Amino acid sequence: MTHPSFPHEGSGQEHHPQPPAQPPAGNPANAPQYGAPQYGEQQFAHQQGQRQRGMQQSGGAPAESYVQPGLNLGQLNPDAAISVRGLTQDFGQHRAVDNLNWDVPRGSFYGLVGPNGAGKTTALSMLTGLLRPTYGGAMVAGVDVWADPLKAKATMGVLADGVFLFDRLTGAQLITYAGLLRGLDRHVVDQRCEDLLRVMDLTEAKDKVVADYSAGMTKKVALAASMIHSPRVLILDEPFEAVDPVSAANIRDILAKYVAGGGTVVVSSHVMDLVQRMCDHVAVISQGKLLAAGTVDEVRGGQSLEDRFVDLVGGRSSGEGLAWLDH
Ligand SMILES: Nc1ncnc2c1ncn2[C@@H]1O[C@H](COP(=O)(O)OP(=O)(O)OP(=O)(O)O)[C@@H](O)[C@H]1O
Repeated sequence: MTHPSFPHEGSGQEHHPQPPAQPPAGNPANAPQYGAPQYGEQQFAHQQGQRQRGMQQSGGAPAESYVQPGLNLGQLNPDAAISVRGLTQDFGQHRAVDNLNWDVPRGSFYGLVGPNGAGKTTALSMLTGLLRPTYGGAMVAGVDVWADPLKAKATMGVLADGVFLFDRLTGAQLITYAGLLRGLDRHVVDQRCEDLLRVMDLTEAKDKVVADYSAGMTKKVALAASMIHSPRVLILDEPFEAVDPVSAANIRDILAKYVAGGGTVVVSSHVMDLVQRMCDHVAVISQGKLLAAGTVDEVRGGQSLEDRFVDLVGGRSSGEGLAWLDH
C-alpha cells in the first residue's frame, strides 16, 4: 500500500500516529498505558533513562544494554545489519505490525514477503526512521534508529513505497540533490550520478522532469537516489514494481554486486519466484506477524517458495461464487 503522507527520507519529519482511545487485543501486559504518550517525548525519555541505567551496569555498551520497559524484547543485535525487537504499530484499533523480532545478517540479500496489507511497508517505514513505532526498537548497522536517527540514516539507503519525490526536478537533478544532501563532494556526485543514470537506462531522460517519467522510470530514479551515498544497508520497498524486465535484470545485477562487496539488501516483493532466485534469506510476514525467517532453503523446506508461502499464509480461494463471470 502506498502512504502518500509519508515524507521523503531524511526530511526530518515523521508521521506520528495518534494513540488509540482503547488498547487493542494483544497489547503486551505491562506495555505503557494507553492514553499515555507512546514513544513520544516522555516515553522516549523514559527509555533513554533505562538505556543509560543499563549502560552503567554493563560497562557502557549501549546495544548490549538496550532495555525497553514493558516489552519482552530480548536484545537488539548490533552485529546484524538490521535488528528489530518488539516492533509494533497500531493505527487506531488496528495493529498493523505486531511485536516483530527479526535480525538481518550483514552481507545478506534478504527478501521480505507477505500478502497485501501484511505490514511490510509499515515495518520497513519504522525501521528506517520514517514512521515512529508504537512500541519496540530497531537498529541498523549497529545504530539505534530512534535514539540516533541521523547517524542511523547515514548508514542506509531507502527506497520507500509511495513517498513524495521532488518531481519538478529532472532525473539528474534529483539524484544530484540526494548526493549533495548526503554531504558528498560535487565532483563525486556528478560522477556517480552519471554512472547511476547509465545503469538505470535513464541517461536519455536525465533532463526530463521526474513528473513526466513513467512509473518504472520513477522507481529507477528513486532507487538511484537511494544508492548514491554508497550506504551499508539498502532497504527497498518493492523495487521491481513497474520496472521493465531489462531494467529489472540490470538492477538485480547491481544489487548482487553490492552484496558481493559486503553490502546488505532488504527487498520487499510479492514475486516469490524472484525472491527465490535473487535472495539468500527470506522472511514471511502476515497480519503483522513474522511467520518464518531464515535462509531461503530453510524457509521453503524443499517446496517452492510460492507453495510454502501459500501454506504459511493461507487464503487461497477456489474462485467459486462468481458464476456471473461465466460466459
Ligand atoms: N497510515 C495508515 N493509516 C491506517 N492504516 C494503515 C496506514 N498504513 C497502513 N495501514 C494499514 O496497515 C496494514 C498494513 O499495511 P502495509 O501497507 O504495511 O502492508 P503491506 O504489506 O505493505 O501491503 P502491500 O503488499 O499491499 O503493499 C493494512 O491493514 C493497512 O490498511
